[in-house]
Amino acid sequence: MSLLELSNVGFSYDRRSQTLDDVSFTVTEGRSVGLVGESGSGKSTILKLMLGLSRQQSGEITFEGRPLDLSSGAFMRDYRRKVQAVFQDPYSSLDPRQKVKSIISEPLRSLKIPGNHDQIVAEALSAVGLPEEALTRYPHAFSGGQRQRIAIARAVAAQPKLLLADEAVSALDLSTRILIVDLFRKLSERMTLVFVSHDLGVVAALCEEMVILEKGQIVEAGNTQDIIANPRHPYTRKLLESIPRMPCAMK
Ligand SMILES: Nc1ncnc2c1ncn2[C@@H]1O[C@H](COP(=O)(O)OP(=O)(O)OP(=O)(O)O)[C@@H](O)[C@H]1O
Repeated sequence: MSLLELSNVGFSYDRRSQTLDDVSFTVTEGRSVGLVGESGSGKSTILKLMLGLSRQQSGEITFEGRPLDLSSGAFMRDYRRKVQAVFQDPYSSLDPRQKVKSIISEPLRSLKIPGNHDQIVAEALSAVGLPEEALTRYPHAFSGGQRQRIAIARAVAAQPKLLLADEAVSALDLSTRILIVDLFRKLSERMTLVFVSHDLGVVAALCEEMVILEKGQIVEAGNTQDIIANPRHPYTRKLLESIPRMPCAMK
Protein backbone atom coordinates (compact mmCIF):
# COMPACT_ATOMS: atom_id res chain seq x y z
CA MET A 1 0.00 0.00 0.00
CA SER A 2 1.23 3.48 -0.85
CA LEU A 3 1.92 5.39 2.36
CA LEU A 4 3.37 8.60 0.97
CA GLU A 5 3.42 9.65 -2.62
CA LEU A 6 5.02 12.59 -4.40
CA SER A 7 3.57 13.27 -7.85
CA ASN A 8 5.28 15.72 -10.21
CA VAL A 9 6.44 17.90 -7.32
CA GLY A 10 8.10 21.19 -8.21
CA PHE A 11 9.60 23.61 -5.72
CA SER A 12 11.67 26.78 -5.87
CA TYR A 13 12.89 28.95 -2.99
CA ASP A 14 13.22 32.11 -5.04
CA ARG A 15 11.32 31.33 -8.24
CA ARG A 16 14.48 32.07 -10.23
CA SER A 17 15.95 28.59 -9.94
CA GLN A 18 14.08 25.30 -9.72
CA THR A 19 15.15 23.40 -6.56
CA LEU A 20 12.91 20.39 -7.28
CA ASP A 21 11.73 19.60 -10.77
CA ASP A 22 8.97 17.09 -11.47
CA VAL A 23 9.84 14.80 -8.54
CA SER A 24 7.69 11.67 -8.29
CA PHE A 25 8.15 8.62 -6.11
CA THR A 26 6.15 6.40 -3.81
CA VAL A 27 6.93 5.25 -0.29
CA THR A 28 5.23 1.89 0.15
CA GLU A 29 4.19 0.87 3.64
CA GLY A 30 6.87 -1.38 5.16
CA ARG A 31 9.49 -0.68 2.45
CA SER A 32 12.43 1.49 3.55
CA VAL A 33 13.46 4.12 1.02
CA GLY A 34 16.82 5.86 0.78
CA LEU A 35 16.94 9.30 -0.77
CA VAL A 36 20.46 9.82 -2.09
CA GLY A 37 22.22 12.71 -3.76
CA GLU A 38 25.14 15.04 -3.36
CA SER A 39 24.99 18.20 -1.27
CA GLY A 40 22.54 20.67 -2.79
CA SER A 41 20.62 18.06 -4.81
CA GLY A 42 17.42 18.88 -2.89
CA LYS A 43 17.13 16.02 -0.39
CA SER A 44 16.40 18.19 2.66
CA THR A 45 13.93 20.24 0.63
CA ILE A 46 12.00 17.07 -0.20
CA LEU A 47 11.98 16.18 3.48
CA LYS A 48 10.74 19.66 4.37
CA LEU A 49 7.83 19.22 1.95
CA MET A 50 7.15 15.72 3.27
CA LEU A 51 6.98 17.12 6.80
CA GLY A 52 4.58 19.83 5.71
CA LEU A 53 7.04 22.59 6.68
CA SER A 54 6.84 24.12 3.20
CA ARG A 55 4.40 23.75 0.36
CA GLN A 56 5.32 22.66 -3.16
CA GLN A 57 4.47 25.07 -5.99
CA SER A 58 3.36 22.31 -8.33
CA GLY A 59 2.39 18.67 -8.09
CA GLU A 60 0.91 16.83 -5.15
CA ILE A 61 1.98 15.01 -2.01
CA THR A 62 -0.43 12.47 -0.57
CA PHE A 63 -0.32 10.48 2.66
CA GLU A 64 -2.51 7.38 2.87
CA GLY A 65 -4.16 8.57 -0.32
CA ARG A 66 -5.05 12.06 0.98
CA PRO A 67 -3.29 15.25 -0.14
CA LEU A 68 -1.37 16.94 2.71
CA ASP A 69 -3.66 19.69 3.98
CA LEU A 70 -1.26 22.13 5.63
CA SER A 71 -4.07 24.56 6.41
CA SER A 72 -6.03 22.05 8.48
CA GLY A 73 -4.98 21.87 12.15
CA ALA A 74 -6.75 18.54 12.58
CA PHE A 75 -5.05 17.00 9.54
CA MET A 76 -1.61 18.24 10.60
CA ARG A 77 -2.02 16.99 14.20
CA ASP A 78 -2.90 13.54 12.91
CA TYR A 79 -0.07 13.75 10.35
CA ARG A 80 2.51 14.75 12.99
CA ARG A 81 1.51 11.75 15.03
CA LYS A 82 2.01 9.45 12.06
CA VAL A 83 5.13 11.05 10.59
CA GLN A 84 8.14 11.86 12.75
CA ALA A 85 11.68 12.91 11.91
CA VAL A 86 15.26 12.68 13.14
CA PHE A 87 17.80 15.27 11.99
CA GLN A 88 21.53 15.42 11.51
CA ASP A 89 22.86 17.26 14.51
CA PRO A 90 22.27 15.51 17.83
CA TYR A 91 23.85 18.50 19.63
CA SER A 92 21.42 21.18 18.52
CA SER A 93 18.28 19.05 18.18
CA LEU A 94 17.81 18.41 21.93
CA ASP A 95 16.81 21.14 24.39
CA PRO A 96 19.77 21.35 26.84
CA ARG A 97 17.50 22.56 29.69
CA GLN A 98 15.23 19.54 29.65
CA LYS A 99 15.87 16.13 31.12
CA VAL A 100 15.73 13.17 28.76
CA LYS A 101 12.37 12.03 30.13
CA SER A 102 10.81 15.37 29.30
CA ILE A 103 12.47 15.44 25.84
CA ILE A 104 11.17 12.01 24.87
CA SER A 105 7.67 12.64 26.24
CA GLU A 106 7.31 16.06 24.57
CA PRO A 107 5.56 14.76 21.41
CA LEU A 108 3.23 12.69 23.58
CA ARG A 109 2.19 15.86 25.42
CA SER A 110 2.01 18.19 22.42
CA LEU A 111 0.13 15.65 20.30
CA LYS A 112 -2.12 14.76 23.26
CA ILE A 113 -1.42 11.08 22.86
CA PRO A 114 -3.43 9.03 25.34
CA GLY A 115 -1.99 6.29 27.54
CA ASN A 116 0.61 5.91 30.24
CA HIS A 117 3.37 8.29 29.10
CA ASP A 118 5.94 6.93 31.59
CA GLN A 119 5.47 3.48 30.15
CA ILE A 120 5.61 4.70 26.53
CA VAL A 121 8.82 6.64 27.27
CA ALA A 122 10.39 3.61 28.97
CA GLU A 123 9.57 1.48 25.92
CA ALA A 124 11.01 4.07 23.52
CA LEU A 125 14.18 4.29 25.61
CA SER A 126 14.57 0.55 25.60
CA ALA A 127 13.92 0.40 21.82
CA VAL A 128 16.93 2.66 21.24
CA GLY A 129 19.16 0.77 23.67
CA LEU A 130 19.55 3.35 26.45
CA PRO A 131 19.35 2.47 30.17
CA GLU A 132 16.54 3.74 32.40
CA GLU A 133 18.98 5.97 34.33
CA ALA A 134 19.23 8.13 31.20
CA LEU A 135 15.76 9.55 31.89
CA THR A 136 16.86 11.77 34.76
CA ARG A 137 19.91 13.22 33.03
CA TYR A 138 20.41 16.22 30.71
CA PRO A 139 21.57 15.93 27.08
CA HIS A 140 25.05 17.31 27.86
CA ALA A 141 25.80 14.13 29.82
CA PHE A 142 25.66 12.04 26.63
CA SER A 143 27.90 11.37 23.64
CA GLY A 144 26.84 12.26 20.07
CA GLY A 145 25.69 8.71 19.39
CA GLN A 146 23.71 8.56 22.65
CA ARG A 147 22.13 11.93 21.89
CA GLN A 148 21.06 10.62 18.51
CA ARG A 149 19.49 7.64 20.31
CA ILE A 150 17.55 10.11 22.50
CA ALA A 151 16.38 12.00 19.38
CA ILE A 152 15.30 8.71 17.82
CA ALA A 153 13.46 7.70 21.02
CA ARG A 154 11.60 11.03 20.90
CA ALA A 155 10.67 10.40 17.26
CA VAL A 156 9.45 6.84 17.81
CA ALA A 157 7.64 7.44 21.14
CA ALA A 158 4.44 8.43 19.32
CA GLN A 159 4.71 5.19 17.30
CA PRO A 160 4.69 6.90 13.91
CA LYS A 161 3.95 4.98 10.74
CA LEU A 162 6.68 6.81 8.90
CA LEU A 163 10.09 7.79 10.25
CA LEU A 164 12.06 10.36 8.25
CA ALA A 165 15.79 10.60 8.89
CA ASP A 166 17.77 13.51 7.43
CA GLU A 167 21.52 12.78 7.37
CA ALA A 168 20.88 11.25 10.79
CA VAL A 169 24.23 9.43 11.00
CA SER A 170 26.41 11.87 9.05
CA ALA A 171 27.69 13.76 12.10
CA LEU A 172 28.70 10.58 13.94
CA ASP A 173 32.08 8.87 13.94
CA LEU A 174 32.31 5.68 11.93
CA SER A 175 31.87 3.10 14.70
CA THR A 176 28.92 5.00 16.20
CA ARG A 177 27.44 5.42 12.71
CA ILE A 178 27.43 1.64 12.26
CA LEU A 179 25.54 1.17 15.56
CA ILE A 180 22.96 3.83 14.76
CA VAL A 181 22.44 2.47 11.22
CA ASP A 182 21.82 -0.88 12.89
CA LEU A 183 19.26 0.75 15.18
CA PHE A 184 17.48 2.29 12.16
CA ARG A 185 17.46 -1.15 10.54
CA LYS A 186 15.74 -2.65 13.61
CA LEU A 187 13.23 0.20 13.71
CA SER A 188 12.48 -0.24 10.01
CA GLU A 189 10.98 -3.63 10.90
CA ARG A 190 8.32 -1.77 12.92
CA MET A 191 7.76 1.37 10.84
CA THR A 192 8.42 2.64 7.34
CA LEU A 193 11.71 4.50 7.01
CA VAL A 194 12.75 7.23 4.61
CA PHE A 195 16.46 7.74 5.08
CA VAL A 196 18.07 10.78 3.47
CA SER A 197 21.81 10.67 2.95
CA HIS A 198 24.58 11.83 0.64
CA ASP A 199 26.23 8.47 1.37
CA LEU A 200 25.00 5.80 -1.00
CA GLY A 201 26.93 3.16 0.97
CA VAL A 202 24.88 3.74 4.12
CA VAL A 203 21.63 3.79 2.15
CA ALA A 204 22.57 0.61 0.29
CA ALA A 205 23.21 -1.11 3.62
CA LEU A 206 19.92 0.01 5.11
CA CYS A 207 17.19 0.60 2.53
CA GLU A 208 15.22 -1.74 0.31
CA GLU A 209 14.58 0.96 -2.25
CA MET A 210 16.53 3.98 -3.44
CA VAL A 211 15.72 7.27 -5.09
CA ILE A 212 18.73 9.00 -6.63
CA LEU A 213 18.49 12.75 -6.90
CA GLU A 214 20.70 15.04 -8.99
CA LYS A 215 20.14 18.80 -9.09
CA GLY A 216 16.52 18.51 -8.03
CA GLN A 217 15.60 15.74 -10.45
CA ILE A 218 15.27 12.00 -9.94
CA VAL A 219 17.74 10.22 -12.20
CA GLU A 220 17.11 6.67 -11.01
CA ALA A 221 14.78 4.92 -8.57
CA GLY A 222 13.91 1.37 -7.65
CA ASN A 223 15.05 -1.71 -5.79
CA THR A 224 18.41 -1.11 -4.07
CA GLN A 225 19.96 -4.42 -5.06
CA ASP A 226 18.94 -3.92 -8.71
CA ILE A 227 20.41 -0.43 -8.80
CA ILE A 228 23.66 -1.53 -7.14
CA ALA A 229 23.98 -4.49 -9.53
CA ASN A 230 23.01 -2.54 -12.62
CA PRO A 231 23.24 1.24 -12.23
CA ARG A 232 21.79 2.81 -15.36
CA HIS A 233 22.58 6.48 -14.87
CA PRO A 234 26.16 7.87 -14.94
CA TYR A 235 25.42 9.89 -11.78
CA THR A 236 24.45 6.70 -9.91
CA ARG A 237 27.67 5.07 -11.10
CA LYS A 238 29.62 8.08 -9.85
CA LEU A 239 27.97 7.85 -6.42
CA LEU A 240 28.64 4.10 -6.33
CA GLU A 241 32.31 4.67 -7.06
CA SER A 242 32.51 7.06 -4.12
CA ILE A 243 31.09 4.61 -1.56
CA PRO A 244 33.35 4.48 1.51
CA ARG A 245 34.43 0.92 2.21
CA MET A 246 33.29 0.54 5.85
CA PRO A 247 29.55 1.29 5.51
CA CYS A 248 29.39 -1.33 2.72
CA ALA A 249 30.80 -3.88 5.13
CA MET A 250 27.83 -3.26 7.44
CA LYS A 251 25.51 -5.26 5.24
N1 LIG B 1 16.05 28.28 2.77
C1 LIG B 1 16.60 28.29 1.55
N2 LIG B 1 16.57 29.42 0.79
C2 LIG B 1 17.10 29.44 -0.46
N3 LIG B 1 17.71 28.38 -1.03
C3 LIG B 1 17.78 27.25 -0.32
C4 LIG B 1 17.24 27.15 1.01
N4 LIG B 1 17.47 25.89 1.48
C5 LIG B 1 18.12 25.24 0.49
N5 LIG B 1 18.31 26.05 -0.57
C6 LIG B 1 18.96 25.68 -1.86
O1 LIG B 1 18.20 24.61 -2.43
C7 LIG B 1 19.06 23.65 -3.01
C8 LIG B 1 18.79 22.27 -2.40
O2 LIG B 1 19.15 22.31 -1.03
P1 LIG B 1 18.88 21.10 -0.04
O3 LIG B 1 19.32 21.53 1.33
O4 LIG B 1 17.50 20.62 -0.20
O5 LIG B 1 19.88 20.01 -0.63
P2 LIG B 1 20.50 18.74 0.07
O6 LIG B 1 20.62 17.72 -0.99
O7 LIG B 1 19.72 18.38 1.28
O8 LIG B 1 21.93 19.25 0.46
P3 LIG B 1 22.68 19.14 1.90
O9 LIG B 1 22.93 17.69 2.10
O10 LIG B 1 23.93 19.94 1.70
O11 LIG B 1 21.73 19.76 2.89
C9 LIG B 1 20.49 24.15 -2.79
O12 LIG B 1 20.90 24.84 -3.95
C10 LIG B 1 20.35 25.11 -1.65
O13 LIG B 1 21.31 26.13 -1.71
